[in-house]
Amino acid sequence: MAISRLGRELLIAPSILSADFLRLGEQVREAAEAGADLFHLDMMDGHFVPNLTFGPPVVEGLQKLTSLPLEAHLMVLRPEIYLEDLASARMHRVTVHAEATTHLHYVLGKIGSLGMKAGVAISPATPVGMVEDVLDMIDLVLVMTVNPGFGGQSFITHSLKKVESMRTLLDRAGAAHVRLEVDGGIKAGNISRVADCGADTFVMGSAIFGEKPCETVFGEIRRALTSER
Ligand SMILES: O=C(CO)[C@@H](O)[C@H](O)COP(=O)(O)O
Repeated sequence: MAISRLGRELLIAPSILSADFLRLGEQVREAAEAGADLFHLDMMDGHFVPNLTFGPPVVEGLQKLTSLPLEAHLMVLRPEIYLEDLASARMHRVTVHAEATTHLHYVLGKIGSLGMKAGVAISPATPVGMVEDVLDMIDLVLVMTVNPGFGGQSFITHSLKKVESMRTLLDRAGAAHVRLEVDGGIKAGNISRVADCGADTFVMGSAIFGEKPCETVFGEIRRALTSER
């Protein structure tokens, strides 16, 4: 998208969870041409969240469709068991939920040792401080703005305060290398408010792969983020 605001480069990460899987190749190409910066892959195991999606073989297929970076958002218990396969599938970044492992430091170390970037996600009821002691091991924190598990949910309004608190935590820690990503219920109509709270990376599923053509949605996002406030 190449948009910067408040001195931050803003990135849009379409979540393929909301894509039509029968037209996945076409939809990924459309989103890339419209201005996607990376693709967000929601992997769910039916245990950490009550939904099942896909695993590393789908990533291998996606690598043939786009040269944009792919990030995995693991909504799974025991994330460590999938890491070798994700590294073989050339995943750029793997984000694990702080709530899904009892040994976050170990899992992040393993992601790094396999040559991938690491991120930490926190669900709506998890405090921002969960990431404080691992900032030097990660390049992204993901503040969930819905409860994880499904696309198409409504943005939890309290998340605005939480994004602000996470921005404050990152700035105080001098963690300029860590992106602040938000995920869940992000639309052209609220993206500007969330950006003002300090988010710089926006996962969008149903908004991008909904009824409107991708190009139209990206135009709306661009206008929302560049309009005078
Ligand atoms: O991680 C998730 C859901 O658990 C998200 O990535 C959703 O897929 C976002 O979808 P929308 O809320 O944008 O429709």
